[in-house]
Amino acid sequence: MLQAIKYDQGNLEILDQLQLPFVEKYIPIRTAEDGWNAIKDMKVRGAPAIAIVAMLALASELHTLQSAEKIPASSEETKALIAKKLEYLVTSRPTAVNLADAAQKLGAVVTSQAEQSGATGQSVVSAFIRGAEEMMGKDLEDNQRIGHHGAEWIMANATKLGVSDVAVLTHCNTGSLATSGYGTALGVIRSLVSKNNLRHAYCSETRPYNQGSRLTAFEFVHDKIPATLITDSMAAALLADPKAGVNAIVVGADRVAANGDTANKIGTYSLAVLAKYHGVKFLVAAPRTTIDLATKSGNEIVIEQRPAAEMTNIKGPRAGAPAVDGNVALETVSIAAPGINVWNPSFDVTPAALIDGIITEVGVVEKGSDGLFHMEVLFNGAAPQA
Ligand SMILES: CSC[C@@H](O)[C@@H](O)C(=O)COP(=O)(O)O
Repeated sequence: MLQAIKYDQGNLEILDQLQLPFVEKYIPIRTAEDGWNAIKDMKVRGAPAIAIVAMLALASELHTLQSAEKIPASSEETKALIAKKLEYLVTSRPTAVNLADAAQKLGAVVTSQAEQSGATGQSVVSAFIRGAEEMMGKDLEDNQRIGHHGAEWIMANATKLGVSDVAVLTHCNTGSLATSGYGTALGVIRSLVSKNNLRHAYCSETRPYNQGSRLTAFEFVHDKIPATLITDSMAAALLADPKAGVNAIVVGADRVAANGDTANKIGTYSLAVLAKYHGVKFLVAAPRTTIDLATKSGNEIVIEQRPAAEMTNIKGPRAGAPAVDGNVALETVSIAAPGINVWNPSFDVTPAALIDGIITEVGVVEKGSDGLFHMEVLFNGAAPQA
C-alpha cells in the first residue's frame, strides 16, 4: 500500500502529491508553516490526511523546540503558543471539517493538561505530541472498519438481488494517499477485493484537478485492483451500460452536516443524481471526524474556491526530458482560451435525499422511517453495525 505520510518522533515526511503519478518523492515538513503551505498548495489532499499532516507538522515543530530547550517553562504560555498555531493551521483549507475537528480535540487535550497541578510547558507539549501521534494510528484503524462495514452493506444489498460480485464507481481521491492508510471509499473497494467480491472498480478523472486519474488510478495500478478510468462526463453512459453493471457509487466526504448533506469533491452531486436515476446505490464513506453535527445542513458549509489556473492548466512530464536526481521535469500546459472567466469551486454539496447510506467506522447509517438521517446515533453508542 502507498504511504502518504511518514512520521517518526518529530520527523514528518509527505509524499508530494503534486508530482504524482510521475514522481514518488517525499518532502520534509518541519514546522506548522510547512504543513500549512503543503495543505494549501495541495501537496497533501484528502480530509483525513490534511488533518493528520497539520497536527504532525505542529508536533514536529514542538519536537524541535523541545530539543533546542525553547519550550516556555509556563504551561499557560505553552498552551497559548499551541492554540495560536492550531488556529493558524485551520485557516489552510476551509471545507474539510477533519482539520478543525483535530485542532479542537488536541486544543482540548492541551487545555486539560495545562490545568493539571504541577503542569509545565514540557508536559503540555508532550500531551500534544502524544495526541497527534495517536490520531494517525486511529485513522488507519477507522478506515479498516469503514472498509469492512461498507463492503458488508454493499454485499448484503447485492445478495438480495442475486449478485455475488459487484462493480463500484468512485470519485476523487479517498485511498491511502488521502488518509493515514487504507482509505475510506477506496478502503471499501479494498475490503471488497479482500472478500473476493469486487468484479471491477471505476474511477472518474475528477476534473479539474484530476485527483481520480492522477492519484486514485495510481493507487489502483499500484495495488493491482482491477479498475478502469473514465472522464467525469462518461459516468451517465457507464451507469446505463449493462456490461459495466455498476452496483454502487462510493465516495468520500469533506464534511457531512447533521442532516446528512455531504460536501465532497466537485462532481459528487452529479454522480448522486445519476445514481438515483439509474437505481444505483449511492454511499458516502467517512470517519466520524468528518461528521459535523454543529453544521445543520449543507447550506452552512463553506465551499472553497480554487485558483483558475487549476482548471485552465494541466501538468505532466515534459516529453523526452531526463530525470535529474529522481525528479522528472514537469511541464504546465494551458488548455483553455486565455482570458476566459473561470468558476472553480473545489467541492459541492450532495443533498441527503440522494444518499442511501453513510459508512463510518461504527456502522452504516441509513435514513429512518421519517426519511431523514439521524447522525447523532453515531456518537451515542446506538450506531447500527452493518
Ligand atoms: C478521503 S477524503 C474525501 C475527500 O477529501 C476527497 O474526496 C476530496 O474531496 C479531496 O479533495 P482535495 O481538494 O484534493 O483535498
